[in-house]
Amino acid sequence: MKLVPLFMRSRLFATMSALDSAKKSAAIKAVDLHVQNNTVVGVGSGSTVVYAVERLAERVKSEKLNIQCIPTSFQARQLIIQHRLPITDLEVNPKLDVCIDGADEVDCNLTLIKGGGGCLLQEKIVASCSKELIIIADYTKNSQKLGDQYKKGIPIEVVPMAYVPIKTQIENLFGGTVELRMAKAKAGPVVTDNGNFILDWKNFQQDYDWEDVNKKLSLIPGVVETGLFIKIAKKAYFGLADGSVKEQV
Ligand SMILES: O=C[C@H](O)[C@H](O)[C@H](O)COP(=O)(O)O
Repeated sequence: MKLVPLFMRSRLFATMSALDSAKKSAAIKAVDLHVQNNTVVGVGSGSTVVYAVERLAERVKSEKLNIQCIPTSFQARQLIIQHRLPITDLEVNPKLDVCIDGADEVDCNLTLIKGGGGCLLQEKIVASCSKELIIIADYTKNSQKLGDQYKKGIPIEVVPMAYVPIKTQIENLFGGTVELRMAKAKAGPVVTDNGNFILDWKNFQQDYDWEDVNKKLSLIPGVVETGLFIKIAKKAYFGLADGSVKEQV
């Protein structure tokens, strides 16, 4: 094992904990302001949402809140179950009051890149059924233009048999490079909760009309959903390094 010098370890730890506390303060603010008694809440996916679920559980216990939670992924479902929160689904509750979710990047128009953790499809479905989508994130996710901060590309969920023609079509239509996302602890590609593959579209131009791009991407046969969330989010809370929370509408 490679040894990390002590001074680097403490710097690494300091950076990680600053980000975590930024995620936590954004999550607490969103849950406190957007969840009341009898709220049906969509639970997003990723590392920031963990703090939102913790806060939901605290409030359910201390305020005896009656809420219903709809997960957006296997991870979200597990979090809800672990915290003993009431779980439901779109069959029983097709209309939600609010969905609280993270994002990989948020631009100045509240256009989002989502799907860094591969959960974009169910996230977009649940968000589309919610009166409001509230984004929680740390300060590194806040940017002017998509691609300023997030360099891993725009995730696109595709039917496995079509990944090569879809990759070629996107590169021909829009340029950039499209990569099949490979798994880290499994041989082969990442397989989503829905049994699909993820393509990451990297090195794209930044001055696109994202609504137009999203429509064109969605029309390619085999594209199941894109990680572009346009005109869906109502508000974003960014936890800052100084402990405060910035709001963007
Ligand atoms: O697929 C993952 C989701 O879209 C997440 O909401 C997104 O990746 C942000 O996750 P995190 O809160 O871990 O940065």
